[in-house]
Amino acid sequence: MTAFAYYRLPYLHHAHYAVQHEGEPEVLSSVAELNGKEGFVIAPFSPSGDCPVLLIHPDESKLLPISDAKVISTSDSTQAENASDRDAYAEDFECFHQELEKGTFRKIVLARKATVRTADKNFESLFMKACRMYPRLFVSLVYTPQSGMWLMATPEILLKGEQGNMSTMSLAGTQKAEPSRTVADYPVEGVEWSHKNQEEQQYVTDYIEDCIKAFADDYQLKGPYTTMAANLYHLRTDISFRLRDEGRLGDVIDALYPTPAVCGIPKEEARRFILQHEHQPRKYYSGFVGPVSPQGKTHLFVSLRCMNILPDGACELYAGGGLLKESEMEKEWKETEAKMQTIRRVLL
Ligand SMILES: C=C(O[C@@H]1C=C(C(=O)O)C=C[C@H]1O)C(=O)O
Repeated sequence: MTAFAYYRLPYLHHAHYAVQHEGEPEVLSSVAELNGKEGFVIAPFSPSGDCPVLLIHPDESKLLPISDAKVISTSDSTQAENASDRDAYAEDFECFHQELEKGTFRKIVLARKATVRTADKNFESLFMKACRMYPRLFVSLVYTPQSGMWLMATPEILLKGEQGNMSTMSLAGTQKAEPSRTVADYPVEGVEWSHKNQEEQQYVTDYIEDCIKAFADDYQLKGPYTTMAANLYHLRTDISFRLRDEGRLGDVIDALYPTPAVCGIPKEEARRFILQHEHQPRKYYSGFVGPVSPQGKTHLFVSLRCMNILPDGACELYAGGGLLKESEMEKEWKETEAKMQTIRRVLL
């Protein structure tokens, strides 16, 4: 199969389909190598020989209309809990939590994986279904021979903008939304947040501010406010800035990613710890995807609420959550369940 990407930006009624017939996607050994480059990128949580940064250079692209968004039932699918998944998570939680108690990390994100099967081989229709279900999220289906196939419906912008006018967001803190709330209730008022959730999100905002200062003369913050992503509420702050040098887009992304919304503080130590200790490799989960262009439009999103669809029909769903010293295992497990629902529902 040739490399391709379907993607639909939030709120739009059309999707893009971009395919590279000639040659293979470009392999980059680091995110900084994106400086000056253009294409559709899929980057892993941590670049390696097995999971490199890949840049698709489309030689065919088209727009696909999406029929009007229908709000599909937001009832939860009850998935039989897999006892070994839970045991693995509980072990990881213990191991991560010890480091928080010791003070090695102020925050660290623990993720897990669940496997479900699909008999559906019509991937374009799965993508379209996800677009209709989640009109406000970034929906993408990406395939390259090296990354395999990934489908996501993510709320989190890593970096977007045009000609140096850029923005990003700090997104963290999670609560299940009231089932009666719908897309029409946007923006969301009246949601109370615990101190822990506020602190978790503030860490992300502070971190992003620090990164941006090195690349921009000034920046603006808006928030935090409550946003809704599928069946969840999150706290969100928008950060916009003017990039001093558009040729350094790769460096900005490299500085930002992975933010403490998916990694931890301090960043490199947390990343190493996650790579060493999480039960399953994250691969492209919690990396980022999207079109990138130094002069044109960049729309990069964090690869969350996603699954890796394997050739035999197994779908590997990923979800994680930020841990602080105060975190409790049962609550965090439930949060990962709730986050997995976003992509799991697309298969129902
Ligand atoms: C890590 C995930 O989500 C991130 C973590 C959040 C949290 O810890 O509250 C909230 C939103 C995302 O930034 C995920 O969906 O897997």
